[in-house]
Formats: sequence, structure tokens, C-alpha cells
Amino acid sequence: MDASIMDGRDLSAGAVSAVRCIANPTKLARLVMEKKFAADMGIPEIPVEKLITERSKKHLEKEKLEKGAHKADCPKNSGTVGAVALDCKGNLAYATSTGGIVNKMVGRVGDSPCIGAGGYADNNVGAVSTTGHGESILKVNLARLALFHVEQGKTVDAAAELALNYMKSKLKGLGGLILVSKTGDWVAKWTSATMPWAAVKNGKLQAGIDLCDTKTMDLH
Ligand SMILES: NC(=O)C[C@H](N)C(=O)O
Repeated sequence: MDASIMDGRDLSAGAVSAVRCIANPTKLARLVMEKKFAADMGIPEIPVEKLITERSKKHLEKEKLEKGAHKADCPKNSGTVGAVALDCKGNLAYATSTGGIVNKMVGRVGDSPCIGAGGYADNNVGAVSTTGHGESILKVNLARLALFHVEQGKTVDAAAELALNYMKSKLKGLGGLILVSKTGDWVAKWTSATMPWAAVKNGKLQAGIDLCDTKTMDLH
């Protein structure tokens, strides 16, 4: 598993890659950011079997039969989890963790532990977490690219679209991202088939899988 995390206050960051038997790789990435280490900090390890579901076993078998060892530009969702946050003091952060792509080469390190690709946070601009085809995300530095467009004055919606479309047109790479700007504007956008997402702002929860089926709930 791979994971990375970043604090927008001072751009401090931590990442781990190819870790095994870790239930919450984002916590481990945070300890790296804070220069502490897993064993000393009592990060729990779990048997590898606990991280393997029947569904993912079947998925892997199917991929092996259908595609051989290498799958191109649109990974099926393999448990990538991303979060971005803006607090009341204007601090921004992101975290991304993933099991990678299904049927990946042993030892492959994807985009998720790479700052700028799997995510980015800067209090002066915004925070982004990405998902999708890691090799493409790394080549275009997707998270930083989306924030670059925000810096250039684009809306969060336009910035996300420009960054994702660039990756698609240049590399045929598909994916998605969540972005929150320093002013609290947010967007969830994807070029892959679906991307389950949720957002909370001013006590209102919105969530969906496709844009057309967004659900809204009042948290008060
Ligand atoms: N579904 C994903 O987000 C996979 C991840 N970006 C990787 O390529 O490792």
C-alpha cells in the first residue's frame, strides 16, 4: 500500500510506499511527516489476510485472465481513499492512501505517496487529493497542476477540469480529484467511470457516486 499526507501551513509532508500489513497507511505517512517511526509509535500491524476481501480476490483473478500483467489507463477503483480539509484558521491539508491498481507489478510504487501527484496542500492556494491511473498522474503532476490553475485565477471547477482533461488528452490517462481552495470552494471531478465522494460545508453534507445522483443532508 502507498500513502501520503501534507500540511498546508508549512508544506511539511510524509509518504510511505509498498508497506504491508498496515491497517491505516495514512497514519504511518503522518508519523513519517512528524519524523516518528511506526514501530516506536505503536502503529498496529494486522495480518495481510485481513486486508484481502473475497471481492478483491475475484477481481484480481478476473483481471489476470482478461488483461495479462499490465493494465493501461483506467484502473478500477482499488480502495483509494482521499481527503482534503480546510479548518476555521485557514489551514489546508490532504491525505491519500491506496492499494494501487489491480494486478500491479510487485513493488510498483504509484502516485499516491508522491507529493504533487497523489496530492498537494498549500495554505496560500488549496488542497487536492487524486485517484486514477498512477503512471499518468505522476507524469502530469496532477494535484499540483490543478492548484496551478487555481493560482492562475480559475474557479475550482475549471481548474479540476483543465487538469484532468490535460492528463486525458496527453496520455489517455483517466482519474479524478477532490479539491478545496483556501476560500472554501470545493469540487469533486473525474474522467473515470465513477468516483464516490462526499463533502461537508456549513453543516450540509453532500455525497454521490455519479454527479446526477447527488444526495444532500442537513447535519444540524
Ligand atoms: N485507484 C487509484 O487511485 C490507483 C492509484 N492512483 C495508483 O495508480 O496506484
